[in-house]
Amino acid sequence: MTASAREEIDSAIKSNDIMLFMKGTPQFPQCGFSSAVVQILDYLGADYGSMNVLEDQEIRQGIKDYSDWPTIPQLYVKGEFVGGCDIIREMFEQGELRPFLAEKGLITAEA
Ligand SMILES: N[C@@H](CCC(=O)N[C@@H](CS)C(=O)NCC(=O)O)C(=O)O
Repeated sequence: MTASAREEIDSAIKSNDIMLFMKGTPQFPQCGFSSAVVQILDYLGADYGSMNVLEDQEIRQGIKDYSDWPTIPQLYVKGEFVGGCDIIREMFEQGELRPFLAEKGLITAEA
């Protein structure tokens, strides 16, 4: 990973309590997996930062190296890698995602 990619990723993760590395933007996701995570975060009323990895191949590869995770999307919460689409969807469906984010003061505990 290039030093500039690492710096950009570090900075995005540090400055956003919830940070989503995705394909496309929340308004215009360009992959169904990214879209699914956006829909879940929006449903929960989460405030999150996002980065479109399709705009920068160094970030697209860099985030995989950074997290040691082979795919996009990738969700970070308070500096910790939480997972990709399958993990986020599973946490949501099991009713675990709202309390996970609420305990960190990032969303309300109730809808
Ligand atoms: N099972 C994955 C699905 C995501 C996925 O397979 N992403 C692929 C296709 S969008 C990917 O990022 N491939 C590498 C790449 O496009 O750089 C998850 O839980 O997030």
